[in-house]
Amino acid sequence: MSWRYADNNGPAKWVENFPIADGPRQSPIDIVPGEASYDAGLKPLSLKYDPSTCLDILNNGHSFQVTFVDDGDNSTLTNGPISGTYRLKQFHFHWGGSDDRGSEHTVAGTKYPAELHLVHWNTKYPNFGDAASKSDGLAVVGVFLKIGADNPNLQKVLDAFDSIKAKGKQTTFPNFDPTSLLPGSLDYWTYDGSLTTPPLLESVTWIVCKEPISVSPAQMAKFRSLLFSAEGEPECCMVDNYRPPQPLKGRPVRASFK
Ligand SMILES: N/C(=N\S(N)(=O)=O)N1CCCC1
Ligand SMILES: [Zn+2]
Repeated sequence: MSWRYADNNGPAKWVENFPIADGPRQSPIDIVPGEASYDAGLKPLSLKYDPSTCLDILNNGHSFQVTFVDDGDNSTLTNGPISGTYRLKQFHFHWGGSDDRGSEHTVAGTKYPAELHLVHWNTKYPNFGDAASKSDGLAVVGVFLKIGADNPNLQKVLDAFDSIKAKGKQTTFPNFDPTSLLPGSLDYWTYDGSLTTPPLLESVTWIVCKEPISVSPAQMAKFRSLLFSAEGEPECCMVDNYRPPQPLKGRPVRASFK
């Protein structure tokens, strides 16, 4: 099924092929800090990434992703709101056609120009695909990007874009440390949600960092130079690849900070 982000195949249409789109724990959501409840029982996040597990960078036609070797516990997420060990599988971003939009989660209605997702799977299951179908199978760390100073760590990722401009293009991307993309504070909000793209599976413990990282306007322009389209197809800029906030349906949102 060729879902996209355009009017004829975008988020409002996904329910036709993925009825879970109207489910009880869909993502993203609008996070309202005043309505989140501080939970003193929430542990700090433990993110331990090994740059040598970084493999390649791919334009998958919806976003670009940096994929990791996940056959061992080299790059893991532990503690925070989760129990057990979750392995890093990939990270990717969502962004807008202009700086006033692009993030999937919003904070009291505020949209950021982009949002980073670090996707992890629960090692109590044999692999990512299996975990993705379980209610406690995945944990995604979300980090907002805010317009400001040039981000030299992010630039290392953007420098690979010339090799993956079109859908389906992939290139090696060795020795990148995703820790370099995390904000100084790992204070977070957490809630039970879903994948934000089809198949929209309700298997994600969301962990959204309160503090954004910076991105410059020129770097945002670089994101927008990627294409949704494959080589030989009419060029379609990869922009606005975000799902808007979904109904909370009574779910609690907890804060790890006061
Ligand atoms: N939608 C997704 N991640 S996200 N946007 O919910 O973090 N994915 C689809 C397959 C692998 C990850
Ligand atoms: Zn995502």
